[in-house]
Amino acid sequence: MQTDHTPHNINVDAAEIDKFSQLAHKWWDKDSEFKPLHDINPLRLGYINRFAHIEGKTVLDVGCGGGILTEAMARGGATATGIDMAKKSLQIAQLHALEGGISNVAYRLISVEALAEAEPASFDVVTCMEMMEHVPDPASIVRACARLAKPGGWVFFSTLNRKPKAYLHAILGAEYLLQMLPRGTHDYQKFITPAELARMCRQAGLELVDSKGLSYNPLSKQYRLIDSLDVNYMIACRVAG
Ligand SMILES: C[S@@+](CC[C@H](N)C(=O)[O-])C[C@H]1O[C@@H](n2cnc3c(N)ncnc32)[C@H](O)[C@@H]1O
Repeated sequence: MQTDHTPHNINVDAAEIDKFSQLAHKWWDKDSEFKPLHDINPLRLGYINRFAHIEGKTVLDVGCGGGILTEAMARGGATATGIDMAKKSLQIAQLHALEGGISNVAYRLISVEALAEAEPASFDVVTCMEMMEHVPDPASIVRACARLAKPGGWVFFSTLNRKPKAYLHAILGAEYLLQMLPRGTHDYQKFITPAELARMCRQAGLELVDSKGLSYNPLSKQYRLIDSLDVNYMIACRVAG
C-alpha cells in the first residue's frame, strides 16, 4: 500500500477514523456491522455503471474503507484506486484483493484534498460513498472529488439526508431497534440534505445529472432504489466536458 505523507489532514475527524480502524477486521464479514454496505453494493454498482460504464475506465473510490465498492469496480473491469485515512482498513482491503487475485486495484493512504492537488483531472470516475457524513468539511471533499475527475468524467456521492425520517430510520431504526449498526455510527447533525449537496456540487463545477434514494424493507431485508431522497440517497454528477 502506498502511503503519502501530506500536511492535508485537517479535514479528518480522528474519532471517526479510529472508529472505523477498530472495526477494520470486520470489513469482509457480511454478517457484521458492514452488512448494510455489502447489501447495497450491487445496487450502487449498478447505478454507477448505468451512467459511467466503468469497464476499462480509471476509477477512484474516496473513503473506500475495506474496499467493498472499490474491489467490485475492479472486478467489473475498471482500474481502481481506493483511498482512505484509516490505515488498518486499507491493509484489509489490500489483503482481500490479493487473496482474490485482483491485480487491477491499488490502495493509498492519502487525503482526497492532497491527491487532488497532486494529481488533478486523472480519473474517469470518482466515487465517494457513505463518507461525507463522517468528515468536518464535506464541501471540501466535493471540491476535491470534482478536481480529481477528468473533463467529462463522472462523480458519485451517497450520504444520509438531515431529515427527521432519516433520524428514525438510520439512527433509531438501524442502530437501536434493529441493531444493524453500532450505536454512535452516525451523528444526525452531520447528515446532508440533497439541497446542500447539490449546492456543494454546483460550487465545485459539477452538473447534477440524477439522484436516487435507497430504501430498506426490514421484513424482506431487501434494499431497492426509490425516488424519495428522504433517508439514504445517491447522486450522479458530471464534470463539464
Ligand atoms: C461508512 S464507511 C464507507 C466505506 C465505503 N465508502 C463504502 O461505502 O463501502 C466510511 C469510510 O470513510 C472513511 N473516512 C472518514 N473520514 C475520512 C477522510 N477524511 N478521508 C478519507 N476517508 C475517510 C472511514 O475510514 C471509512 O472507511
